[in-house]
Amino acid sequence: MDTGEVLEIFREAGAVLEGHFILTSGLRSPVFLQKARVFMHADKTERLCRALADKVRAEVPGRIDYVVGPAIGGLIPAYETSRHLGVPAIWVERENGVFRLRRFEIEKGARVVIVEDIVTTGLSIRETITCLRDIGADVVAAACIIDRSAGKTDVGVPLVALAEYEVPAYPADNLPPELAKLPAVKPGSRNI
Ligand SMILES: O=P(O)(O)OC[C@H]1O[C@H](OP(=O)(O)OP(=O)(O)O)[C@H](O)[C@@H]1O
Ligand SMILES: O=C(O)c1cc(=O)[nH]c(=O)[nH]1
Ligand SMILES: [Mg+2]
Repeated sequence: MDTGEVLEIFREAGAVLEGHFILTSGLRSPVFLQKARVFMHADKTERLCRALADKVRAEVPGRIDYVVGPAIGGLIPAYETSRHLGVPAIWVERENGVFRLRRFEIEKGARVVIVEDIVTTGLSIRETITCLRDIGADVVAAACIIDRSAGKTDVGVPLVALAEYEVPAYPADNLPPELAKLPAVKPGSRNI
């Protein structure tokens, strides 16, 4: 599946939003990929995650013990991708703002692949890696449906992206005038 097909699925689902968005990194963007509008459709989610699992299998050498999804956005794609990889899916969730593996125990040295929905700065993946390494996991790779940095973000482990789609994002104090005049909304769950 190429970037065009992935974006077509997002467009069909009405998931490519335009306006003024506050991203989880604090950056502002005129485009927001509302993945929830894709993940509400099991058939679309299955097509995307089957293709992502194939790419992970092709690019990540060695055994995978767990797929880990960062809540909330990573929950559904991690679960569905794990189904195609034939391994269990677990998740990290925020406790006082910090990702924790609250509901599961994994053995030291477990080989894990993080599966995210969208990557912009890679901050959420880096936070997930910190959490997993603190408990002794071996993070062998990360994967995502869409990489908005188009390959520019370094998360510290190999990143497998089903699609690369570069979208502008700006610091809050350096907005283009057409963005500054729109009211800003923050769709994600960080700090809620
Ligand atoms: O690469 P980054 O700069 O970290 O941006 C991408 C992250 O932003 C979104 O999560 P968000 O924290 O907005 O909440 P959500 O998972 O509930 O959507 C998305 O699910 C990714 O986790
Ligand atoms: O960077 C983000 O927070 C972000 C961007 C995007 O397009 N979609 C999303 O869910 N989060
Ligand atoms: Mg998220």
